[in-house]
Amino acid sequence: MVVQPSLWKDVAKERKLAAWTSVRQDRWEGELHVDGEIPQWLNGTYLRNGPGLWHIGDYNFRHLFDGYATLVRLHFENGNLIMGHRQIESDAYKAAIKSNKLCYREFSEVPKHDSFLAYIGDLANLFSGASLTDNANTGVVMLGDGRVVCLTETIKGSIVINPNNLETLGKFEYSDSLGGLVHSAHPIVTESEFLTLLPDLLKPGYLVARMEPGTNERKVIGRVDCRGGPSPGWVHSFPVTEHYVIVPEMPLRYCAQNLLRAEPTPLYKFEWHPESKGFMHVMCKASGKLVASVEVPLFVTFHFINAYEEKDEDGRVIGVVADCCEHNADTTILDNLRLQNLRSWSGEDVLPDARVGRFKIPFDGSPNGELVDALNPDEHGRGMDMCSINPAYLGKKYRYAYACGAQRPCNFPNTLTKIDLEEKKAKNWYEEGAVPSEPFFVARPGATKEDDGVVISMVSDKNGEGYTLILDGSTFEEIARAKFPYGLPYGLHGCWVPKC
Ligand SMILES: CC(=O)/C=C/C=C(C)/C=C/C1=C(C)CCCC1(C)C
Ligand SMILES: CC(/C=C/C=O)=C\C=C\C=O
Ligand SMILES: [Fe+2]
Repeated sequence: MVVQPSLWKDVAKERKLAAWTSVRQDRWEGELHVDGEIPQWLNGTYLRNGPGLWHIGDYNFRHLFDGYATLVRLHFENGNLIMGHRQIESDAYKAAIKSNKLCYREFSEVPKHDSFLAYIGDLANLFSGASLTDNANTGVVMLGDGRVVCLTETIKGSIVINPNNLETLGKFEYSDSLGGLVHSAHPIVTESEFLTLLPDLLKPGYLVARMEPGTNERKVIGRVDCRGGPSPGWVHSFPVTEHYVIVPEMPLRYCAQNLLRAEPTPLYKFEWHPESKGFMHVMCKASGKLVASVEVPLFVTFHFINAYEEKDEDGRVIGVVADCCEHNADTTILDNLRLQNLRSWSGEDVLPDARVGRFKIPFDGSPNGELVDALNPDEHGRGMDMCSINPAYLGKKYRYAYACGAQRPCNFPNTLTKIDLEEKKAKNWYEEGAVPSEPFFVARPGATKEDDGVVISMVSDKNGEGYTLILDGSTFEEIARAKFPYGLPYGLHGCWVPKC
Protein backbone atom coordinates (compact mmCIF):
# COMPACT_ATOMS: atom_id res chain seq x y z
CA MET A 1 0.00 0.00 0.00
CA VAL A 2 1.29 3.47 -0.82
CA VAL A 3 0.58 6.01 1.90
CA GLN A 4 -0.03 9.66 0.95
CA PRO A 5 2.64 11.85 2.55
CA SER A 6 -0.10 13.86 4.34
CA LEU A 7 -1.34 10.67 6.05
CA TRP A 8 2.01 9.71 7.54
CA LYS A 9 1.25 11.48 10.81
CA ASP A 10 -1.87 9.28 11.26
CA VAL A 11 0.08 6.13 10.44
CA ALA A 12 2.69 7.10 13.02
CA LYS A 13 0.04 7.90 15.66
CA GLU A 14 -1.74 4.59 15.22
CA ARG A 15 1.41 2.50 15.24
CA LYS A 16 2.00 0.46 18.41
CA LEU A 17 5.33 -1.26 18.01
CA ALA A 18 6.35 -4.06 20.35
CA ALA A 19 9.94 -3.41 19.23
CA TRP A 20 10.51 -0.68 21.84
CA THR A 21 8.35 -2.20 24.56
CA SER A 22 9.98 -3.86 27.54
CA VAL A 23 9.08 -7.49 28.05
CA ARG A 24 10.32 -9.54 30.97
CA GLN A 25 10.18 -13.18 30.05
CA ASP A 26 11.58 -15.67 32.54
CA ARG A 27 10.83 -18.46 30.08
CA TRP A 28 8.42 -19.13 27.22
CA GLU A 29 8.52 -21.98 24.75
CA GLY A 30 5.99 -23.21 22.23
CA GLU A 31 5.30 -24.27 18.67
CA LEU A 32 4.36 -21.61 16.12
CA HIS A 33 1.84 -21.98 13.33
CA VAL A 34 3.61 -21.53 10.00
CA ASP A 35 2.01 -19.88 6.98
CA GLY A 36 3.84 -20.86 3.81
CA GLU A 37 6.55 -23.50 3.57
CA ILE A 38 9.72 -23.66 5.60
CA PRO A 39 12.26 -25.54 3.47
CA GLN A 40 12.81 -29.11 4.66
CA TRP A 41 16.58 -28.56 4.61
CA LEU A 42 16.38 -25.77 7.21
CA ASN A 43 17.20 -27.83 10.28
CA GLY A 44 18.79 -26.05 13.20
CA THR A 45 18.32 -23.15 15.54
CA TYR A 46 18.43 -19.42 14.94
CA LEU A 47 19.33 -17.59 18.14
CA ARG A 48 18.91 -13.85 18.46
CA ASN A 49 20.12 -11.67 21.31
CA GLY A 50 19.26 -8.09 22.15
CA PRO A 51 18.26 -5.63 24.84
CA GLY A 52 14.56 -6.34 25.51
CA LEU A 53 13.90 -5.17 29.06
CA TRP A 54 14.38 -1.44 29.51
CA HIS A 55 13.06 -0.76 32.99
CA ILE A 56 13.50 -1.69 36.61
CA GLY A 57 10.34 -1.11 38.62
CA ASP A 58 9.09 2.26 37.44
CA TYR A 59 12.51 3.52 36.34
CA ASN A 60 12.84 3.57 32.55
CA PHE A 61 16.18 3.27 30.80
CA ARG A 62 17.14 5.84 28.21
CA HIS A 63 18.96 4.09 25.42
CA LEU A 64 18.27 1.08 23.22
CA PHE A 65 21.63 -0.42 24.26
CA ASP A 66 20.83 -0.23 28.00
CA GLY A 67 18.22 -3.01 28.07
CA TYR A 68 18.75 -6.35 29.76
CA ALA A 69 19.68 -9.15 27.39
CA THR A 70 16.83 -11.14 25.94
CA LEU A 71 17.26 -14.27 23.85
CA VAL A 72 14.85 -15.53 21.24
CA ARG A 73 15.22 -19.00 19.80
CA LEU A 74 13.67 -20.27 16.59
CA HIS A 75 14.16 -24.01 16.23
CA PHE A 76 13.47 -25.33 12.73
CA GLU A 77 12.93 -29.03 12.20
CA ASN A 78 11.33 -30.72 9.18
CA GLY A 79 9.26 -27.65 8.29
CA ASN A 80 8.08 -27.09 11.90
CA LEU A 81 9.03 -24.20 14.12
CA ILE A 82 9.41 -23.95 17.90
CA MET A 83 10.07 -20.60 19.57
CA GLY A 84 11.73 -19.86 22.91
CA HIS A 85 12.16 -16.53 24.74
CA ARG A 86 14.14 -15.97 27.93
CA GLN A 87 16.18 -13.34 29.77
CA ILE A 88 19.91 -13.87 30.20
CA GLU A 89 20.66 -14.10 33.91
CA SER A 90 23.67 -11.82 34.07
CA ASP A 91 24.85 -10.50 37.44
CA ALA A 92 23.56 -7.08 36.36
CA TYR A 93 20.09 -8.45 35.61
CA LYS A 94 19.89 -10.58 38.76
CA ALA A 95 21.03 -7.69 40.96
CA ALA A 96 18.45 -5.35 39.40
CA ILE A 97 15.64 -7.83 39.92
CA LYS A 98 16.72 -8.52 43.50
CA SER A 99 17.24 -4.93 44.63
CA ASN A 100 14.76 -3.23 42.27
CA LYS A 101 17.44 -0.75 41.20
CA LEU A 102 20.28 -0.36 38.74
CA CYS A 103 23.46 -1.83 40.26
CA TYR A 104 25.96 -1.76 37.36
CA ARG A 105 27.00 0.80 34.73
CA GLU A 106 25.19 0.11 31.49
CA PHE A 107 25.75 1.74 28.09
CA SER A 108 24.19 5.03 29.23
CA GLU A 109 22.71 4.32 32.64
CA VAL A 110 24.83 4.78 35.78
CA PRO A 111 23.75 3.68 39.27
CA LYS A 112 22.78 6.54 41.59
CA HIS A 113 24.79 7.02 44.77
CA ASP A 114 23.46 7.69 48.22
CA SER A 115 26.59 9.51 49.39
CA PHE A 116 29.78 11.11 48.14
CA LEU A 117 31.74 8.19 49.63
CA ALA A 118 29.65 5.72 47.63
CA TYR A 119 30.39 7.81 44.50
CA ILE A 120 34.16 7.63 45.14
CA GLY A 121 33.86 3.87 45.72
CA ASP A 122 32.02 3.54 42.42
CA LEU A 123 34.77 5.42 40.57
CA ALA A 124 37.34 2.99 41.98
CA ASN A 125 35.11 0.13 40.87
CA LEU A 126 34.94 1.65 37.39
CA PHE A 127 38.72 1.39 36.99
CA SER A 128 38.81 -2.18 38.29
CA GLY A 129 35.80 -3.03 36.11
CA ALA A 130 33.74 -4.14 39.12
CA SER A 131 30.97 -1.61 38.47
CA LEU A 132 30.75 -2.31 34.71
CA THR A 133 27.84 -4.32 33.42
CA ASP A 134 28.02 -7.96 32.34
CA ASN A 135 24.67 -7.54 30.56
CA ALA A 136 25.52 -9.58 27.42
CA ASN A 137 22.88 -7.92 25.21
CA THR A 138 24.54 -7.41 21.83
CA GLY A 139 25.15 -10.70 20.05
CA VAL A 140 25.46 -14.44 20.31
CA VAL A 141 28.06 -16.68 18.65
CA MET A 142 28.71 -20.40 18.40
CA LEU A 143 32.38 -21.18 18.96
CA GLY A 144 34.15 -23.85 16.90
CA ASP A 145 33.82 -26.25 19.86
CA GLY A 146 30.02 -25.82 20.01
CA ARG A 147 29.83 -23.55 23.06
CA VAL A 148 27.36 -20.71 22.60
CA VAL A 149 28.42 -17.36 24.03
CA CYS A 150 26.47 -14.10 24.38
CA LEU A 151 28.53 -10.95 24.17
CA THR A 152 28.57 -7.22 24.68
CA GLU A 153 31.32 -4.60 24.77
CA THR A 154 32.51 -5.35 28.30
CA ILE A 155 34.77 -8.39 28.48
CA LYS A 156 33.05 -9.57 31.66
CA GLY A 157 29.78 -9.61 29.71
CA SER A 158 30.67 -12.87 27.94
CA ILE A 159 28.08 -15.42 29.05
CA VAL A 160 27.66 -19.07 28.05
CA ILE A 161 24.12 -20.25 27.37
CA ASN A 162 22.44 -23.51 26.47
CA PRO A 163 21.04 -23.08 22.93
CA ASN A 164 18.38 -25.74 23.53
CA ASN A 165 16.57 -24.07 26.42
CA LEU A 166 18.27 -20.63 26.60
CA GLU A 167 19.43 -21.31 30.14
CA THR A 168 22.29 -19.13 31.40
CA LEU A 169 25.15 -21.52 32.15
CA GLY A 170 27.67 -19.04 33.55
CA LYS A 171 30.42 -16.62 32.67
CA PHE A 172 32.82 -17.33 29.84
CA GLU A 173 36.06 -16.84 31.78
CA TYR A 174 39.08 -15.97 29.64
CA SER A 175 41.99 -17.93 31.13
CA ASP A 176 44.73 -15.62 29.77
CA SER A 177 46.03 -12.53 31.49
CA LEU A 178 45.29 -9.99 28.75
CA GLY A 179 43.29 -7.85 31.15
CA GLY A 180 41.43 -4.85 29.81
CA LEU A 181 37.79 -4.04 30.33
CA VAL A 182 36.32 -3.76 26.85
CA HIS A 183 36.53 -5.54 23.54
CA SER A 184 34.81 -5.54 20.18
CA ALA A 185 31.23 -6.74 20.66
CA HIS A 186 31.55 -8.59 17.33
CA PRO A 187 34.42 -11.07 17.29
CA ILE A 188 35.06 -12.95 14.05
CA VAL A 189 34.06 -16.53 14.76
CA THR A 190 34.68 -19.50 12.48
CA GLU A 191 35.02 -23.25 13.02
CA SER A 192 38.74 -22.78 13.56
CA GLU A 193 39.11 -19.52 15.48
CA PHE A 194 37.77 -16.59 17.45
CA LEU A 195 39.42 -13.26 16.62
CA THR A 196 38.90 -10.20 18.75
CA LEU A 197 40.14 -6.63 19.19
CA LEU A 198 40.88 -5.15 22.58
CA PRO A 199 41.21 -1.38 22.67
CA ASP A 200 43.97 -0.17 24.98
CA LEU A 201 42.60 2.94 26.67
CA LEU A 202 45.82 3.70 28.60
CA LYS A 203 48.35 3.55 25.77
CA PRO A 204 46.01 4.24 22.82
CA GLY A 205 46.02 1.26 20.51
CA TYR A 206 44.45 -2.14 19.91
CA LEU A 207 45.50 -5.70 20.67
CA VAL A 208 44.52 -8.24 18.05
CA ALA A 209 43.98 -11.62 19.70
CA ARG A 210 43.02 -15.13 18.67
CA MET A 211 41.46 -18.00 20.60
CA GLU A 212 41.43 -21.64 19.50
CA PRO A 213 38.27 -23.73 19.82
CA GLY A 214 38.25 -25.81 23.00
CA THR A 215 40.27 -23.21 24.92
CA ASN A 216 39.49 -20.03 26.84
CA GLU A 217 42.87 -18.50 26.17
CA ARG A 218 43.26 -15.56 23.82
CA LYS A 219 46.76 -15.21 22.39
CA VAL A 220 47.97 -11.88 21.08
CA ILE A 221 48.66 -11.80 17.34
CA GLY A 222 49.91 -8.22 17.37
CA ARG A 223 49.33 -4.65 18.44
CA VAL A 224 48.41 -1.50 16.55
CA ASP A 225 49.24 1.90 17.99
CA CYS A 226 46.67 4.59 17.34
CA ARG A 227 47.79 7.30 14.92
CA GLY A 228 45.23 9.80 16.23
CA GLY A 229 44.31 10.63 19.77
CA PRO A 230 43.60 11.11 22.58
CA SER A 231 42.25 7.56 22.88
CA PRO A 232 41.35 4.63 20.64
CA GLY A 233 38.36 4.87 18.33
CA TRP A 234 35.25 2.90 19.27
CA VAL A 235 35.52 -0.56 17.80
CA HIS A 236 32.11 -2.26 17.87
CA SER A 237 33.14 -4.55 15.00
CA PHE A 238 36.00 -5.11 12.55
CA PRO A 239 36.50 -7.04 9.31
CA VAL A 240 38.97 -9.70 8.20
CA THR A 241 40.18 -11.03 4.88
CA GLU A 242 41.68 -14.49 4.32
CA HIS A 243 45.12 -13.39 5.53
CA TYR A 244 44.61 -10.06 7.28
CA VAL A 245 42.85 -8.50 10.24
CA ILE A 246 41.70 -4.94 9.56
CA VAL A 247 41.78 -2.60 12.52
CA PRO A 248 39.56 0.47 12.08
CA GLU A 249 40.53 3.61 13.99
CA MET A 250 37.37 5.67 14.00
CA PRO A 251 37.41 9.37 14.94
CA LEU A 252 34.55 8.59 17.35
CA ARG A 253 36.83 7.79 20.30
CA TYR A 254 36.39 6.43 23.82
CA CYS A 255 36.35 9.31 26.28
CA ALA A 256 37.63 8.94 29.86
CA GLN A 257 35.71 12.02 31.09
CA ASN A 258 32.45 10.73 29.66
CA LEU A 259 33.08 7.37 31.29
CA LEU A 260 33.14 9.12 34.65
CA ARG A 261 29.97 11.17 34.12
CA ALA A 262 26.77 10.22 35.92
CA GLU A 263 24.57 11.79 33.21
CA PRO A 264 24.99 10.77 29.58
CA THR A 265 26.21 13.17 26.89
CA PRO A 266 24.78 12.92 23.34
CA LEU A 267 27.76 10.73 22.48
CA TYR A 268 27.60 8.69 25.69
CA LYS A 269 31.03 7.25 26.56
CA PHE A 270 32.51 8.57 23.34
CA GLU A 271 33.71 11.84 21.79
CA TRP A 272 33.94 12.93 18.16
CA HIS A 273 37.47 14.01 17.24
CA PRO A 274 37.53 14.97 13.54
CA GLU A 275 40.94 16.57 14.02
CA SER A 276 42.33 13.19 15.11
CA LYS A 277 41.34 11.77 11.70
CA GLY A 278 40.32 8.25 10.77
CA PHE A 279 42.67 5.39 9.88
CA MET A 280 42.54 1.80 8.71
CA HIS A 281 45.33 -0.55 9.70
CA VAL A 282 45.92 -3.95 8.13
CA MET A 283 47.69 -6.67 10.13
CA CYS A 284 48.97 -9.96 8.78
CA LYS A 285 47.23 -12.73 10.74
CA ALA A 286 50.20 -15.08 10.55
CA SER A 287 52.97 -12.67 11.59
CA GLY A 288 51.18 -9.89 13.50
CA LYS A 289 53.03 -7.36 11.29
CA LEU A 290 51.31 -4.27 9.95
CA VAL A 291 51.26 -4.35 6.15
CA ALA A 292 49.35 -1.10 5.64
CA SER A 293 48.18 1.82 7.72
CA VAL A 294 46.36 4.56 5.84
CA GLU A 295 44.46 7.71 6.65
CA VAL A 296 40.89 7.53 5.38
CA PRO A 297 38.05 10.06 5.22
CA LEU A 298 36.13 10.54 8.49
CA PHE A 299 33.65 7.74 9.10
CA VAL A 300 31.08 6.46 11.60
CA THR A 301 30.15 2.80 11.65
CA PHE A 302 28.90 0.16 14.05
CA HIS A 303 29.08 -2.74 11.65
CA PHE A 304 31.56 -3.94 9.09
CA ILE A 305 29.96 -6.15 6.47
CA ASN A 306 32.91 -8.02 4.95
CA ALA A 307 36.37 -7.50 3.46
CA TYR A 308 38.52 -9.16 0.84
CA GLU A 309 41.92 -9.04 -0.80
CA GLU A 310 42.52 -7.58 -4.26
CA LYS A 311 45.22 -9.20 -6.39
CA ASP A 312 47.18 -8.19 -9.50
CA GLU A 313 47.48 -10.44 -12.55
CA ASP A 314 50.38 -12.31 -10.92
CA GLY A 315 48.28 -13.14 -7.88
CA ARG A 316 50.05 -10.66 -5.58
CA VAL A 317 47.82 -8.92 -3.04
CA ILE A 318 47.75 -5.23 -3.88
CA GLY A 319 45.27 -4.07 -1.31
CA VAL A 320 42.12 -4.84 0.58
CA VAL A 321 38.51 -3.74 0.23
CA ALA A 322 36.41 -3.43 3.40
CA ASP A 323 32.69 -2.65 3.43
CA CYS A 324 30.67 -1.26 6.32
CA CYS A 325 27.31 0.29 7.17
CA GLU A 326 28.54 3.89 7.20
CA HIS A 327 26.57 6.75 8.72
CA ASN A 328 28.07 9.51 6.54
CA ALA A 329 30.51 10.47 9.31
CA ASP A 330 27.55 11.71 11.34
CA THR A 331 27.42 10.62 14.98
CA THR A 332 23.78 11.62 15.54
CA ILE A 333 22.66 8.04 14.87
CA LEU A 334 23.93 7.13 18.34
CA ASP A 335 21.59 9.54 20.07
CA ASN A 336 18.77 8.70 17.64
CA LEU A 337 18.72 5.28 19.25
CA ARG A 338 17.35 6.78 22.49
CA LEU A 339 14.15 4.95 23.39
CA GLN A 340 12.16 8.16 23.67
CA ASN A 341 13.06 8.93 20.05
CA LEU A 342 12.23 5.45 18.86
CA ARG A 343 8.91 5.40 20.75
CA SER A 344 7.65 8.83 19.80
CA TRP A 345 7.82 8.87 16.04
CA SER A 346 5.54 11.57 14.67
CA GLY A 347 5.84 10.70 11.00
CA GLU A 348 8.88 12.93 10.40
CA ASP A 349 11.75 11.59 8.34
CA VAL A 350 14.39 11.66 11.07
CA LEU A 351 16.61 8.65 10.33
CA PRO A 352 20.00 10.04 9.29
CA ASP A 353 21.31 8.87 5.93
CA ALA A 354 23.60 5.86 5.75
CA ARG A 355 25.26 3.90 2.98
CA VAL A 356 27.41 0.87 2.23
CA GLY A 357 30.78 2.56 2.71
CA ARG A 358 33.59 0.85 0.82
CA PHE A 359 37.15 1.36 2.04
CA LYS A 360 39.91 0.75 -0.48
CA ILE A 361 43.21 0.23 1.29
CA PRO A 362 46.25 0.01 -1.01
CA PHE A 363 49.37 -1.98 -0.07
CA ASP A 364 51.75 0.18 -2.15
CA GLY A 365 52.75 2.44 0.72
CA SER A 366 50.33 5.26 -0.21
CA PRO A 367 49.45 7.34 2.85
CA ASN A 368 45.73 7.45 2.06
CA GLY A 369 42.91 5.02 1.51
CA GLU A 370 39.57 5.77 -0.12
CA LEU A 371 36.02 5.60 1.17
CA VAL A 372 33.32 5.47 -1.50
CA ASP A 373 29.66 4.48 -1.86
CA ALA A 374 29.56 0.79 -2.83
CA LEU A 375 26.22 1.54 -4.55
CA ASN A 376 23.88 4.48 -4.80
CA PRO A 377 22.36 4.75 -1.27
CA ASP A 378 18.97 5.63 -2.81
CA GLU A 379 18.77 1.94 -3.79
CA HIS A 380 18.13 1.15 -0.10
CA GLY A 381 16.42 4.39 0.96
CA ARG A 382 19.59 5.82 2.53
CA GLY A 383 19.16 3.60 5.58
CA MET A 384 21.79 0.94 6.19
CA ASP A 385 22.63 -1.18 9.22
CA MET A 386 22.28 -4.62 10.81
CA CYS A 387 23.95 -6.64 8.06
CA SER A 388 24.76 -10.26 7.31
CA ILE A 389 26.42 -12.22 4.50
CA ASN A 390 26.76 -15.84 3.48
CA PRO A 391 29.39 -16.94 6.07
CA ALA A 392 31.16 -19.07 3.44
CA TYR A 393 32.24 -15.75 1.87
CA LEU A 394 33.76 -14.30 5.04
CA GLY A 395 36.99 -12.56 4.09
CA LYS A 396 36.50 -13.38 0.40
CA LYS A 397 35.29 -11.51 -2.66
CA TYR A 398 31.50 -11.54 -2.31
CA ARG A 399 28.50 -10.21 -4.11
CA TYR A 400 25.55 -10.10 -1.70
CA ALA A 401 24.86 -8.47 1.64
CA TYR A 402 21.57 -8.46 3.56
CA ALA A 403 20.75 -5.52 5.82
CA CYS A 404 18.04 -3.18 7.07
CA GLY A 405 17.40 -0.20 4.86
CA ALA A 406 14.79 2.55 4.84
CA GLN A 407 11.49 3.36 3.23
CA ARG A 408 11.09 7.01 4.15
CA PRO A 409 9.76 8.77 6.12
CA CYS A 410 11.02 6.77 9.10
CA ASN A 411 12.91 7.10 12.36
CA PHE A 412 14.58 3.68 12.23
CA PRO A 413 15.55 1.27 9.45
CA ASN A 414 12.26 -0.32 8.38
CA THR A 415 13.04 -2.47 5.33
CA LEU A 416 15.00 -5.61 4.60
CA THR A 417 17.34 -5.10 1.72
CA LYS A 418 19.36 -7.49 -0.39
CA ILE A 419 22.34 -5.63 -1.76
CA ASP A 420 23.93 -6.78 -5.00
CA LEU A 421 27.41 -5.27 -4.90
CA GLU A 422 28.21 -6.40 -8.42
CA GLU A 423 25.12 -4.98 -10.15
CA LYS A 424 24.99 -2.11 -7.59
CA LYS A 425 21.30 -2.74 -7.03
CA ALA A 426 19.12 -3.51 -4.03
CA LYS A 427 15.93 -5.49 -3.69
CA ASN A 428 13.78 -4.36 -0.78
CA TRP A 429 11.12 -5.92 1.45
CA TYR A 430 8.79 -3.52 3.25
CA GLU A 431 5.58 -3.66 5.24
CA GLU A 432 3.90 -0.42 6.24
CA GLY A 433 4.47 0.55 9.88
CA ALA A 434 6.64 -2.50 10.65
CA VAL A 435 10.20 -2.77 11.98
CA PRO A 436 12.17 -5.86 10.97
CA SER A 437 15.31 -7.03 12.80
CA GLU A 438 18.65 -7.93 11.23
CA PRO A 439 18.14 -10.19 8.20
CA PHE A 440 20.19 -13.29 8.89
CA PHE A 441 21.34 -15.43 5.97
CA VAL A 442 21.44 -19.23 6.33
CA ALA A 443 22.94 -21.12 3.39
CA ARG A 444 21.32 -24.27 2.04
CA PRO A 445 23.60 -27.22 2.80
CA GLY A 446 25.43 -28.12 -0.41
CA ALA A 447 24.65 -24.77 -2.07
CA THR A 448 27.07 -23.54 -4.71
CA LYS A 449 25.48 -20.14 -5.36
CA GLU A 450 26.22 -17.36 -2.88
CA ASP A 451 22.56 -16.46 -2.35
CA ASP A 452 21.18 -20.02 -2.25
CA GLY A 453 19.58 -20.10 1.18
CA VAL A 454 17.08 -18.24 3.31
CA VAL A 455 17.01 -14.96 5.17
CA ILE A 456 15.42 -14.93 8.64
CA SER A 457 14.16 -11.79 10.34
CA MET A 458 11.78 -11.04 13.22
CA VAL A 459 9.29 -8.30 12.51
CA SER A 460 7.40 -5.98 14.88
CA ASP A 461 4.20 -5.04 13.12
CA LYS A 462 2.19 -1.83 13.44
CA ASN A 463 -0.44 -3.49 15.66
CA GLY A 464 1.96 -4.38 18.45
CA GLU A 465 2.28 -7.97 17.30
CA GLY A 466 5.08 -9.73 15.54
CA TYR A 467 6.17 -12.63 13.41
CA THR A 468 9.21 -14.28 11.98
CA LEU A 469 9.65 -13.85 8.28
CA ILE A 470 11.54 -16.25 6.03
CA LEU A 471 12.61 -14.86 2.67
CA ASP A 472 14.19 -16.81 -0.16
CA GLY A 473 17.83 -15.66 -0.31
CA SER A 474 17.86 -15.63 -4.08
CA THR A 475 14.51 -14.06 -5.04
CA PHE A 476 14.13 -12.16 -1.75
CA GLU A 477 10.44 -13.11 -1.82
CA GLU A 478 8.57 -14.30 1.28
CA ILE A 479 8.37 -18.08 1.58
CA ALA A 480 6.98 -18.40 5.10
CA ARG A 481 5.98 -16.47 8.17
CA ALA A 482 4.93 -17.50 11.68
CA LYS A 483 3.16 -15.25 14.16
CA PHE A 484 4.60 -14.89 17.66
CA PRO A 485 2.31 -15.44 20.67
CA TYR A 486 3.00 -11.83 21.71
CA GLY A 487 4.97 -8.92 20.29
CA LEU A 488 8.70 -9.21 20.91
CA PRO A 489 11.08 -6.38 21.75
CA TYR A 490 13.65 -5.44 19.12
CA GLY A 491 16.71 -7.69 18.97
CA LEU A 492 20.16 -7.02 17.60
CA HIS A 493 22.31 -9.91 16.40
CA GLY A 494 21.93 -13.63 15.91
CA CYS A 495 23.70 -16.85 14.98
CA TRP A 496 22.83 -20.19 13.46
CA VAL A 497 23.34 -23.43 15.35
CA PRO A 498 23.05 -26.25 12.81
CA LYS A 499 21.38 -29.51 13.83
CA CYS A 500 24.14 -31.99 14.68
C1 LIG B 1 24.02 -3.21 22.70
C2 LIG B 1 25.21 -2.67 22.05
O1 LIG B 1 25.31 -2.77 20.86
C3 LIG B 1 26.24 -2.04 22.80
C4 LIG B 1 26.38 -2.12 24.13
C5 LIG B 1 27.45 -1.42 24.70
C6 LIG B 1 27.76 -1.38 26.01
C7 LIG B 1 26.99 -2.13 27.02
C8 LIG B 1 28.88 -0.58 26.38
C9 LIG B 1 29.29 -0.39 27.61
C10 LIG B 1 30.42 0.42 28.05
C11 LIG B 1 30.49 0.61 29.41
C12 LIG B 1 29.48 0.08 30.39
C13 LIG B 1 31.62 1.37 30.01
C14 LIG B 1 32.82 1.39 29.14
C15 LIG B 1 32.48 1.86 27.79
C16 LIG B 1 31.45 1.00 27.08
C17 LIG B 1 32.17 -0.11 26.36
C18 LIG B 1 30.80 1.93 26.09
C1 LIG C 1 20.31 -0.66 15.47
C2 LIG C 1 21.57 0.02 15.07
C3 LIG C 1 21.55 1.06 14.11
C4 LIG C 1 20.55 1.44 13.37
C5 LIG C 1 20.74 2.54 12.48
O1 LIG C 1 20.33 2.80 11.43
C6 LIG C 1 22.75 -0.29 15.59
C7 LIG C 1 22.99 -1.33 16.50
C8 LIG C 1 24.22 -1.48 16.98
C9 LIG C 1 24.58 -2.53 17.87
O2 LIG C 1 24.62 -3.68 17.64
FE1 LIG D 1 26.35 -4.79 16.68
